[in-house]
Amino acid sequence: MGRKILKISLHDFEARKHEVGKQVVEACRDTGFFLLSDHGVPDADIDEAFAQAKRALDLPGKTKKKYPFSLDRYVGWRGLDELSSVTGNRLWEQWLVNRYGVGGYDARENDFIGDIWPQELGDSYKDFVISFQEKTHAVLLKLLRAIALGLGWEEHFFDEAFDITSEQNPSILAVNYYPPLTEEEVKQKQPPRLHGHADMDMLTILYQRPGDTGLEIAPGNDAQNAEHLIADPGNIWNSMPDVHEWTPLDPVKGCVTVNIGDGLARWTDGLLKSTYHRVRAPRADDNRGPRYSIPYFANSKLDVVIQGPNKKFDPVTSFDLLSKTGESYDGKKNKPGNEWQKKAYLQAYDREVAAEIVTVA
Ligand SMILES: O=C(O)CCC(=O)C(=O)O
Ligand SMILES: [Fe+2]
Repeated sequence: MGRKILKISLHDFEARKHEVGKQVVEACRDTGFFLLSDHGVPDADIDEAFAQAKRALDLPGKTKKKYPFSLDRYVGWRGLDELSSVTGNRLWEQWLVNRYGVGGYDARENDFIGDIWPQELGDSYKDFVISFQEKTHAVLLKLLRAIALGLGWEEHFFDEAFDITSEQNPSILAVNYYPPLTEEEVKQKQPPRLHGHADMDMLTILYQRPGDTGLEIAPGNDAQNAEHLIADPGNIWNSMPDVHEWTPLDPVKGCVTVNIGDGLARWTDGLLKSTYHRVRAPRADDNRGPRYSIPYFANSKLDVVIQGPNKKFDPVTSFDLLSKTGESYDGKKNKPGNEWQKKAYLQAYDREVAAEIVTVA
């Protein structure tokens, strides 16, 4: 028997919200990941989002360099070379496309900045991204209401903290790109395309395309010592978990993948799980072509203080959580070949346990 992954439907949400809440909280207490159907984002929009992602990433490197990632504003592009200083290899490119609104919000300067949109792609790109982010945010707000109800909290507990129109809103729409591998490369042992990690946000809504296999999760004791990542967000160096078993979680047509990040794990005293995951390299029977994924990293407003009712973890603001983890990944401590990288990449091909998708009515 495989590891149970729940497939939860949002149909008739208003009438079914209590039931959905129980299902979502059950999934988040168990694996921290679930599949979501009937989420309301039209297929055509999702196809368009992947098309726009490809347009952006197909821009020449010198154009993309004009919109660089910076830790201060937490948006922008990081190419294979830029990210190799984080990961130690060149298998992953990421564009943190937009927080919300006209520009990105610079938390330190307390100001909006307006140069995050590649002019080369025209207004249609910006307009589409913003509308896609709004539609995805609507899914998020339903999920947060479901979670609040499932926890026995007030239904609208999270609403204010996730106000997308606030200057303090740091929810980010991003695109991941993993370049194709040659047949020869696939035959050799390859490190993961995306290193093992837990998301540092509150909750992630992940769009993937059916056939783009590779996402693997290590819930519960499958990743040992993973709880340090949550308690000490600036300390990924010393707290890389040991994984002895991975569960593949392949994209399912009509579904988005949802997972809890470190923030909601803290906010619920560890009841909801922020699960360690990665994208393994393709094997001979996988699609070895380019792989794109579109995560919406949902975060509460930067100034909101997060602490659970039982005060299991120290209070932190969303800003602290993001900046400490971000600095830890990107900081000077992160030299290629360090222990963190070795561990994240040596776990190349491990034992796998199959996922058993369970559709809940
Ligand atoms: O590309 C994927 O399927 C997973 C991406 C991911 O885990 C992330 O962006 O945090
Ligand atoms: Fe992730």
